[in-house]
This record gives sequence, structure tokens and C-alpha cells, in this order.
Amino acid sequence: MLQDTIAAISTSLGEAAISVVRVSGPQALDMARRVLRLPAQVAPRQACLVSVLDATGGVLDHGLALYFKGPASYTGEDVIEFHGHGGVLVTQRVLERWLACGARAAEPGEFTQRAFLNGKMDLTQAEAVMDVIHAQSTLALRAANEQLGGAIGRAATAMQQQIIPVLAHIEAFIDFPEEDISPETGADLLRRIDSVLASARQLIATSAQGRILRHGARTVISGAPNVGKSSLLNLLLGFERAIVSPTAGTTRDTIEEIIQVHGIPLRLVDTAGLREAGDDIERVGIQRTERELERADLVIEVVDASQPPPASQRLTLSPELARRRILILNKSDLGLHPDWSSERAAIPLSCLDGTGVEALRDAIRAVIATAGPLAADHPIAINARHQAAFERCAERLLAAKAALEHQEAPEFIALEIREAMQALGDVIGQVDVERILDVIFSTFCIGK
Ligand SMILES: Nc1nc2c(c(=O)[nH]1)N(C=O)[C@@H](CNc1ccc(C(=O)N[C@@H](CCC(=O)O)C(=O)O)cc1)CN2
Ligand SMILES: Nc1nc2c(ncn2[C@@H]2O[C@H](COP(=O)(O)OP(=O)(O)OP(=O)(O)O)[C@@H](O)[C@H]2O)c(=O)[nH]1
Ligand SMILES: [Mg+2]
Repeated sequence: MLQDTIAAISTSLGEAAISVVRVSGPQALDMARRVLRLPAQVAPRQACLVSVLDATGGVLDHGLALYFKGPASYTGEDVIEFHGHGGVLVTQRVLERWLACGARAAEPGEFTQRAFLNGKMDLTQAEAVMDVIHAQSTLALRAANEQLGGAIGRAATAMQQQIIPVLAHIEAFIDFPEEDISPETGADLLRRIDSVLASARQLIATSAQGRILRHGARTVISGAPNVGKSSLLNLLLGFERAIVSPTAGTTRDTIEEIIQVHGIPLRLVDTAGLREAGDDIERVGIQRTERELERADLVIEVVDASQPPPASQRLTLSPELARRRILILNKSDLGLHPDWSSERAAIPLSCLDGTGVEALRDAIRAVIATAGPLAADHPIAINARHQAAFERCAERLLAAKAALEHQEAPEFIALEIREAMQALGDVIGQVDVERILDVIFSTFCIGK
């Protein structure tokens, strides 16, 4: 299957200064001799200025060709890159030339999949490639680069290295059924298992941060109509995204935007003000608000603090969510009504003059940090797939511990430990690869 040669436009299609068409596979250089006007000798990794020829020998484009001789390439195969002019039509025509000369259009993620299959990177590194591309904040990018550098793969491998001697030890007892595992040996094995368990738990603890860094912390701005929710969204965004007006019920649908606060990506959701609904549209808007609140990582509750606290209309949040709520006393430029002074943790703010925005940013960072270690001091942040695998590993290790403590048959203990090993292998893509590969690479961009 790896015998064919694939080609794709690796840059995004739209008018740009340059674009890259990338080709990988055993026929890459032969095809290049037909598609490009190449010199007789092509030195690997040396850019040369060439023309792309159409079927009749006419010129389609001029650009730079790069030849990477396998295995010293991204995919581990022979790779040719053509860096041409970044027009939509010209780039598509260049790709068509490669296809006409026998290349196959690459599937999404296929270049990186080949890099993985050829041993250029482990599975966590392959996943990190898309994390780097998707990163929307400094911390997300740092965590992605850490993973691309192999940090998670190394952690999983180190855990496997710790388990291997335990497994070897227990398997030795399978071969000598007359011997029992001595209490000292048992205690030593338990200690080693515990140490791997501790590593697994440490990594699992980074998954909440991982989700926030990859997908953004879902931050719902909510409150009664007209308190300034949309004004706050606009203020945080830095431009007038949402319509602001003195009419209550201006925002009817939820509005989502991504911002970065102290390096953390936030998915900000502006909502329809919560009140007894006036019409059907408003009722649907309010239902959406309630749904958003259910899955929020953070709630910014806005009140008009120039007015006394309303009798009703304040949010009722689950205790869990209440800990992740920030109360904003908006319209502080009009003077704060004294009845709000009992709200000690609340932040006075004005969307008109910008007072309080820094205090809000700091509060957001503090609340997000309660979800787990921040990437700044601990750049490892695992994804949901790694989390599931590390959890499976921890479960199997716990089962192995229990079996060891109850002096069960070594065959049984070994089975549990082998499954823990396999879970770690899944993280880096060592075993049973086919099952997970398609799922991962199908989410890639074409040409990556
Ligand atoms: N033009 C271009 N830019 C790119 C890529 C690419 O494929 N082409 N990349 C692709 O996504 C990323 C860079 N990643 C790369 C990783 C390895 C190799 C490579 O040639 N590796 C060889 C040689 C290593 C070396 O010289 O030290 C190897 O691993 O053997 C190239 C790009 C981002 N920028
Ligand atoms: N004085 C003052 N007025 C503000 C402030 N923030 C918002 N306003 C005004 O309050 C009114 C309502 O603002 P919006 O941002 O539309 O309020 P909202 O909460 O999104 O309202 P709905 O979408 O209708 O629920 C507008 O006239 C804003 O100009 C503030 O900090 N100070
Ligand atoms: Mg609004």
C-alpha cells in the first residue's frame, strides 16, 4: 500500500504569495522529471529554480523545487516539494500535472501517517502536528510543541520500561509453579507498580488542561437582559462583534468567539439575557443559554451594579459551577449601588471606560488554573485518547496489585500487567495500530 506516490497542495488554497505542492513516494523523483524541468543532477535538500510543464511542454508556473531523498525526509520516503506562485488556479493546475503523471491525491493526514508508519515519529507526535496547527493560544502552542518533541511518548515509554522487569519477574513464576512469590519480592513488585501508577495519575491529571488548551475553555457570559453582556464580549474581543443596544433582549442567539487570556484559549459565548421570555425566538435563545451553562468551564455572570440587586433573575448554578463563576459588577462608571458591597469576590467593571478588565483577566486565569496544572509550568497536556489509554493502564495496574496482594496465580497477574503495557503501547501507537489510525488521521488537513 505504501508503494504508491501521493501528492497534495500543502498550503491553504487562496491567493497568497506562494503555495506548496508536496509529493511523497518511491516515484516522486521520476515523476518530477516529467512534471518539472529539472537539471540532470538534483542534489537533495538544495532548492533549485524550475518550471512546471503542462502536457504539451508549455510552462504552467516557475518556482522552487526541493528534493528530500528518503529516508531523510518528513515522511521517510522520497519527497519533492514545489514552491510555486500562490494562486488558486495555478496551484491546482500544478497538482493536476502530478496526478496526470501517476501520483495519487493524498488523503487527509496521509503524509504524517506515512511519517508515523515509517518510524519518523510516534503516534503522540503525529497528533501533535495538528495540535500545533490548531493552537489558538501561547500555552496551547507550547504544549503542542512539547508533545511534538516527544514528551508524552517518552513518558509512556519510561512507564513501559518500569513495567517490563515486573512482568519478567512474574512470568518467571509461571515457569516454576512449585515456587511462590515471597513477601519481599511481592512488596518490591508492588512498589514498582505503584510508581508507574503514580506516573499514570500525574499524566491523567493534565487532561482537563489538555481539553481546555485544545478546544478552549467554554466561557459563558450570562445575566439579565441589558446588563452589558454583549458589551463585555466586544471589550474582551477588542472589536464590535455583537450588537449592543439599550433595548433589553438585543442578543437572541448565542455568539461564539475565541480569545486568548494570559495564554489560555477561551471560547467566549455571549448569550441571550435570562428572563421570562417575550416571544418564541427569545424562548429558544434562553434555552440555548441554559444548555451552554450546563457545559461551561467558566461562567462570567454580569449584573448592572448601578442598580440594586434584582429580586430574582440571578443565576442558580450547581455548586460545581458556582466555583467557576466570576461575578462582574458592570456599569461601575455610573457608580456602584451600595447593596452590591456584600459581594466581596465580585469585580467592578465598566465596559464604557475599560475599568476592571485586567482584574477580570486575572480572575479568569485563576479559575482555569483550578482545573489542573497550567501548561506554563507543566507543558504536558494529554488529549482524550491518551487519557482513555492511561486510565486503562491504571485500571489494569490496580487489578494486578489486587491479584498480587491476594496471591492469585502469576498467569493472572501477568495478564493484567500485559494489558497495562498494551494500553501504554496504544498511546505511542506501538500495538494494534490499525484500529486507531484511521480515526486519528482522518481529522487532518489534506497535504499534511
Ligand atoms: N517546506 C516544508 N516546511 C515544513 C514541513 C515540510 O514538510 N516542508 N514540515 C512538515 O510538516 C514541517 C517541518 N517538519 C519537518 C520534519 C522533518 C523533516 C525532514 O526532512 N527530516 C529528515 C531530516 C532531518 C534533519 O535534517 O535533521 C529526517 O527526519 O530524516 C522536514 C520537515 C513544517 N515545515
Ligand atoms: N454606562 C454604562 N453603560 C453600559 C455599560 N455596559 C453596557 N452599557 C450599555 O448598556 C446597554 C445594554 O448593553 P448590551 O451589551 O447590549 O447588554 P446585553 O446584556 O448584551 O443585553 P441583551 O443582549 O439585551 O441581553 C447598552 O446601551 C450599553 O451601551 C457600562 O459599563 N456602563
Ligand atoms: Mg446582548
